[in-house]
Amino acid sequence: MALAPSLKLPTITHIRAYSMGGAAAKVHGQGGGDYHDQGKDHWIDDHIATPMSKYAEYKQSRQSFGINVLGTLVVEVEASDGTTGFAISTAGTVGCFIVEHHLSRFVEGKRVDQIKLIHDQMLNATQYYSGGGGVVINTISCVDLALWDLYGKVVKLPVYKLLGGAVRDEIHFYATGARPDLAQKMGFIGGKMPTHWGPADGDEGIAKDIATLKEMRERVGDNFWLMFDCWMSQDVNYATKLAHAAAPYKLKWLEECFPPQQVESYRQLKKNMPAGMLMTTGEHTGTLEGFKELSEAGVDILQPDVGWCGGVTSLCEIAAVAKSRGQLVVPHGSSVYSHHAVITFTNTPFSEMLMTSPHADYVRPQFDPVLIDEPVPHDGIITAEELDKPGFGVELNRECPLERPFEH
Ligand SMILES: C[C@H](O)[C@H](O)CC(=O)C(=O)O
Ligand SMILES: [Mg+2]
Repeated sequence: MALAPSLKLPTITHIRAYSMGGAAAKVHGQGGGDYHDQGKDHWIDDHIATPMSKYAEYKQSRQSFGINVLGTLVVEVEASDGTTGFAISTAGTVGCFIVEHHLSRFVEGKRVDQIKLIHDQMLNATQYYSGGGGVVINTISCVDLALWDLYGKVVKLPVYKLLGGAVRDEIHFYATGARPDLAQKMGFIGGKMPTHWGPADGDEGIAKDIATLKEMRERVGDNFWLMFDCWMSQDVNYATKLAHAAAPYKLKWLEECFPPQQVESYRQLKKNMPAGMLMTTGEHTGTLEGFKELSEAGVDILQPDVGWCGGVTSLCEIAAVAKSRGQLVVPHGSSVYSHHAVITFTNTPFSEMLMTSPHADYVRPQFDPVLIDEPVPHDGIITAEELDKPGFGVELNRECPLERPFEH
């Protein structure tokens, strides 16, 4: 595939993988690409319902069962003209091994624009151990994002322009955190709260989460969106009862009630839900086929995490699956990596801001402290102009304690 001399693009000479935090570093609480790896007294680790909540010893804290063991993965790619690109995700040392010892062969030596070819080779070459998701796909996502960043930096264009350009001038955000009432004051269009109780708590659990919803509804008034995020903690019966109990308080959507493989549960819940309430999920799904199944089951909003679903290359495909059924795609968090993609999607009318401030009382960049210049919403909005920098428009904060555990 030779290019005309005027279109000659550099090749990728090096790929390097770094980790920060996670169990291997024995230092926790730094945030970064692993946004669950926060310090003590953080809303994100305060008795949130999970599939582990049935075990009393793992009920109070998600860190107690190891939600933060992976840590941050940073992938850096360098081109023959000296330009570098990078990205971060959640995969830590495990991801570093996969990048350096396996995926590097598909990256080094290719031209900087051969992203789809590299993406396909990474997916197919890891089929025998990826299980269609998890940390392997997180790692592939990170490489994909680093490649888009490099390509944008080489041709001096923002990633969103490489993807076809913005379809709107600004992105409007809802906030995920413990304090929708404060999110409203900060200009967000809605607030998504974690559920703190699940099937092991029975009807009493439902009553407690509904009491929080009621209190928030009283604080924010009728028109502000309120949502529940259930982080795979429920069964169909419990989710159905919760949905009906939440309807009088105008719950906009019920999110991720079940693990991603339980497609039949989603299909059933969709039938059981009160009219007008939306069913959403997808952040822990790692394959296009998985998203197709969720879409077929009637999920109203697909929520891939661009750092966990195969990168921007996969996210565009998932958005097309959703679009084919008139569904929305509203990525899970993912900050700047999501912004550049969703501003080009006609079926993403709003986006998520994951509140990583300990008490959800101010806007802190999701991946703080690893990215320099990570854009955050002001009055609940990020404009296209704010994304007008080459690549993803962010730089790596090299003052972070990054380690390179494997070199190839
Ligand atoms: C709050 C949720 O439990 C989780 O930490 C984040 C999430 O699932 C979301 O933002 O969506
Ligand atoms: Mg969620």
